[in-house]
Amino acid sequence: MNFINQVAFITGAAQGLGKAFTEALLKKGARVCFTDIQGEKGQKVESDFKGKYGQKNVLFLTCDVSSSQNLKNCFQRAVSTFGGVDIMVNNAGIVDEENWKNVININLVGALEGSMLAIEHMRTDKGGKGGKIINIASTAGLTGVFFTPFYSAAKFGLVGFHRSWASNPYIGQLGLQFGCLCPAFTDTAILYPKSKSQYDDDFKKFIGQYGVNKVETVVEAFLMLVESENCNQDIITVTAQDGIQYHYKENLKKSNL
Ligand SMILES: NC(=O)C1=CN([C@@H]2O[C@H](COP(=O)(O)OP(=O)(O)OC[C@H]3O[C@@H](n4cnc5c(N)ncnc54)[C@H](O)[C@@H]3O)[C@@H](O)[C@H]2O)C=CC1
Ligand SMILES: CC/C=C\CC(=O)/C=C/C=C\C=C\C=C\[C@@H](O)[C@@H](O)C/C=C\CCC(=O)O
Repeated sequence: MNFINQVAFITGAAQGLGKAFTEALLKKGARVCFTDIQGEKGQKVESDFKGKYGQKNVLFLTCDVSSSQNLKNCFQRAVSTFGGVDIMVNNAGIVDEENWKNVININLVGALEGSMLAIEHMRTDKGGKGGKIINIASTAGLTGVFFTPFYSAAKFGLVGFHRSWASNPYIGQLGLQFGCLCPAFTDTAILYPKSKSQYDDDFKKFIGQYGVNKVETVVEAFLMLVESENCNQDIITVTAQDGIQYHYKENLKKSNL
């Protein structure tokens, strides 16, 4: 599938998974507004991507998802530049258990605000063209993680939001699809937080035991969601042990939701 005429908006994308998602969509012909709180780094990536994928197909904006106004302004700028947004990817995230309210504000509130901007813009009953809202959660949003409880709480919240919207019986009439990506540990900078906790050795053991995903595998899973004709209610997990696994609505029903 190619994404000609499709526009994506991606948060937290100057590096790591967000950058890789941006490039994967650009390669397939989408126009992409990628954003990040790290302005300088994002601008360098923008200049590289413009060279590779065309000046008119790429836009970088400095954006802090924990500021409602900043996120709203950036989203509107993407709409005015590209004529609309069809795929919203709430990807920005941090690990910082000491400053846990930042974790909630960025990983949960930022993703919910991004989702709400996209819902209001895309919903067909309000004049939108429909679209996909992809939330980047984590397996930490499906199972407790003793060394990062706040991170896990934020990701559980995001999975709950995804499942709630995805199970809305009127979702088809709104033209919206909700997909959720839940990778386990993946080889990016987030695995090396600046401060260490008392659980650092446990964390290393954990990683040693379960392994670490390659970024390419997580990108493959991401593309399965965005390329699907209808990804609504899909949750995809990616683990080093079991690879990419789909969890359809039938599986959600089994958990009595
Ligand atoms: N790498 C991993 O092991 C896993 C990562 N994830 C999730 O994937 C997403 C991407 O993370 P990675 O690429 O792995 O890490 P990363 O640390 O390489 O990238 C995170 C990006 O988010 C940006 N960011 C941080 N605070 C921000 C803010 N307030 N506003 C806007 N951007 C902000 C950072 O500048 C950075 O570019 C995160 O939501 C993370 O929780 C999920 C499961 C596993
Ligand atoms: C089953 C869990 C699957 C995925 C987890 C995930 O989504 C991403 C985790 C990313 C990083 C985890 C880093 C853990 C680092 C260790 O050194 C811990 O001991 C550190 C704990 C807290 C960080 C200290 C802080 O920043 O306050």
